[in-house]
Amino acid sequence: MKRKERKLILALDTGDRQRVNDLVKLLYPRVDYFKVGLELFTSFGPEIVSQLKHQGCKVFVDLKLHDIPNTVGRAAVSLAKMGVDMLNIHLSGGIGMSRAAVEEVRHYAAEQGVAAPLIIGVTVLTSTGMTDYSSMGYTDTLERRVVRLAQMGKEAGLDGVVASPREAQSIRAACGPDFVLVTPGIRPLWAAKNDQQRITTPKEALDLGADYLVVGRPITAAQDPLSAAEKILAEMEGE
Ligand SMILES: O=c1ccn([C@@H]2O[C@H](COP(=O)(O)O)[C@@H](O)[C@H]2O)c(=O)[nH]1
Repeated sequence: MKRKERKLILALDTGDRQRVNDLVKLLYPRVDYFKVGLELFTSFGPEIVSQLKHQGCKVFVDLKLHDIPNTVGRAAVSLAKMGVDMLNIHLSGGIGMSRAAVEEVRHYAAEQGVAAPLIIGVTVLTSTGMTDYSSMGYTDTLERRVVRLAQMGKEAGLDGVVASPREAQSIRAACGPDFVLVTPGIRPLWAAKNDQQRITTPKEALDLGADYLVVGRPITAAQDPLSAAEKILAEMEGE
């Protein structure tokens, strides 16, 4: 069952190809999901996705698509054509935009006879704290907004959402056991917080019901990335 996979996703936030190669060589297959975000994708484009796929990695392309429905639907299909395993859209684009991504990607996958990638909606960025959130003029609490966006995503047919593990229980209660929860904002006790605001440790994230834990700098900025990844995996495995 999707929810039980509880996987670690490594965020490859760099524009340095050699660094990507070194990290993958060091960490695959101990880590099998790799995230290509804005910096890496804008540096190397689809080629980096095909490289990672050829190396056997599962790939999450984190571009947080946000535009009119037609544009997002077509961009999402372009990602599906690259063979990505997971892609995302930004839920603040609304239900029409979210539906377009879901319908276009699933139509493409059915036509090609291939598995559709997981399509995930971003709720409120984990770097958003209360001050930042209030300054955006929202009247609802941050948690209620996250849950509301998640429910809208579910209604649009998304597989799950990106949120802080702190909101995982409320999303789970509202969206059910099979809705996939992808959680950045993961900080082991020994790691720096950096620009993340709504954080938990890996163990807390799993206890709260997260399925996929997205971790970047605690591993990639560590002096020994393999040992950092092993410590996080051990925490996830309950050792
Ligand atoms: O709400 C969000 C959505 C995406 N991210 C991405 O996750 C990683 C986190 O990296 P760290 O170095 O562990 O902070 C990064 O690629 C973000 O773009 C997020 O943090 N929060």
